[in-house]
Amino acid sequence: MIEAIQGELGATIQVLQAMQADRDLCKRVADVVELSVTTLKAGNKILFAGNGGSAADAQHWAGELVSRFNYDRPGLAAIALTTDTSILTAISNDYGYDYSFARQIEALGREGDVLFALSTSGRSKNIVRALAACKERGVKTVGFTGSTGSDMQALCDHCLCIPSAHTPRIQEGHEVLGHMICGLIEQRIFPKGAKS
Ligand SMILES: O=C(CO)[C@@H](O)[C@H](O)[C@H](O)[C@H](O)COP(=O)(O)O
Ligand SMILES: [Zn+2]
Repeated sequence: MIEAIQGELGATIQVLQAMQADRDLCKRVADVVELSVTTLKAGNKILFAGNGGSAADAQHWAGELVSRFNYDRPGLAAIALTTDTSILTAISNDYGYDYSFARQIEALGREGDVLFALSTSGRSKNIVRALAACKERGVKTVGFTGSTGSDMQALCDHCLCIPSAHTPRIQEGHEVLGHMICGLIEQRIFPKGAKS
C-alpha cells in the first residue's frame, strides 16, 4: 500500500516535472495571464466551463477571482457556467445536455470576454459546442486539456495541454495551472501593496 501511494505521488510529480521543462507550455500560460489581465482591465469577464471534476475546477477558479486568492483586493469578474442547477437542468431538458454551456455563452457571452473551457479528453460535446458558440460571438477561448485533446486545440485561441492521457493526472495539472493563473492575474492587476 505504501509503495502504491509513493508510486501515485511519483506519477503526479513526473507530470509536473514535464510541465516545468516545457517552455512552450509556460509561454502559453504567460499568454493566458496577459489575455486575462487585458480582458478584466477592459471591464470584460472570464467564464468557466467543465464537466465532473473539471466543473469543480471551473467554480473553484471563478471563486478565486470573484472573492480573493492570496490577499484582499477588489473582486474580479468571473462566472462559472457549472453552478446554476435551474439553468443547467432547463437547457439539458429542453435542448439536450450538449447545449448546456453553449446556450449560456449565447445568453451571457459578450465580445471581449474569455471562456476557460476544461476537458481532459478534449471531446466533451457540450465543451466543443461552447467553443463554437464563442467563435460566433467574439468570445476568446482558452482550452485546458490533456495529450489526447488535439481536437480541442484546433477550436481554441490558446490551449494548455497537460502531458498525460490519464484523466486524474490531467486534472491535477489543470489545478496547478489554474491556481498559478489566478495568482498571477491578481498580482498583475493589483500589485501587492499598491492602492486599488
Ligand atoms: O473527476 C473525474 C475523473 O477524475 C470525472 O468526474 C470526470 O471529470 C468526468 O468523467 C467528466 O465527464 C470527463 O469529461 P472530460 O474531462 O473528458 O471533458
Ligand atoms: Zn476527479
